[in-house]
Amino acid sequence: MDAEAAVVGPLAEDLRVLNELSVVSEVDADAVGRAREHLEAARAILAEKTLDGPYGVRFTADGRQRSWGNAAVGLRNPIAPPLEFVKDDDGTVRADYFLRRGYEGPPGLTHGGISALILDQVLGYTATVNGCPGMTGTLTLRYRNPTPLGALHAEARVDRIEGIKAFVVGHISDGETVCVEAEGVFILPRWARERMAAEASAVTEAPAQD
Ligand SMILES: CCCCCCCCCCCC(=O)SCCNC(=O)CCNC(=O)[C@H](O)C(C)(C)COP(=O)(O)OP(=O)(O)OC[C@H]1O[C@@H](n2cnc3c(N)ncnc32)[C@H](O)[C@@H]1OP(=O)(O)O
Repeated sequence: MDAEAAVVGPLAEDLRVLNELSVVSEVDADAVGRAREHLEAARAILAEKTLDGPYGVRFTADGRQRSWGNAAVGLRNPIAPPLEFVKDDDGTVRADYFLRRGYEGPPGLTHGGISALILDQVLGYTATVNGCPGMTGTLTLRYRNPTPLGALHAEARVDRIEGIKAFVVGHISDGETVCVEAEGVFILPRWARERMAAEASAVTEAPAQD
């Protein structure tokens, strides 16, 4: 982990713990008030200097991509569980992750929208690392069994690629039972296609160099 990640990663992790405590803490009103005074002090410090817009995608000096603001994988984002992906030799992508009690939907279970967030990211990343990056055009989910909170597993593989479209399938399980199945169509957007075509034609038209 680089030096900046070592500073901001633990901040996001602290905030994930606070998010859960906001849901489950049973301290009295005075204690809540005291906690909020500390949080206000922290807010004021962190607000001293901020970006003007979203975090976006940034790159390290050696070219590694940082999506630290991303709501599913962002190192800096307390909303992200976060997910960390492993790619197998056959192109399958896997992620073991842990959902705290702040991700509850039905009582004691994972919110269905959170499962959608996770599958969108896992399937989209799978398309990207298998050579067909794209935006989610369609994401279809089948909630087969209730998804618990806690330790979960997601995985995805490319079913097929048709030109600019990747068809990706995946699921979430609790280690034994498949809870949610997903199919996604990921499409290289028109603006990206046009940019790539313009860059290719600029290379073709450039005068030869000695
Ligand atoms: C660089 C990338 C970064 C890659 C970044 C990787 C991150 C992945 C993880 C995060 C994923 C997200 O959350 S992405 C955020 C959620 N998704 C979005 O916001 C996407 C919003 N929608 C769009 O931007 C657009 O509608 C697109 C890109 C989906 C399609 O626009 P387009 O590129 O102009 O499409 P168009 O030329 O008309 O059609 C191209 C082909 O796709 C088909 N098609 C068009 N829309 C759809 C659709 N919704 N579902 C299925 N198929 C569709 C058409 O029939 C056509 O098929 P044919 O006639 O050629 O057969």
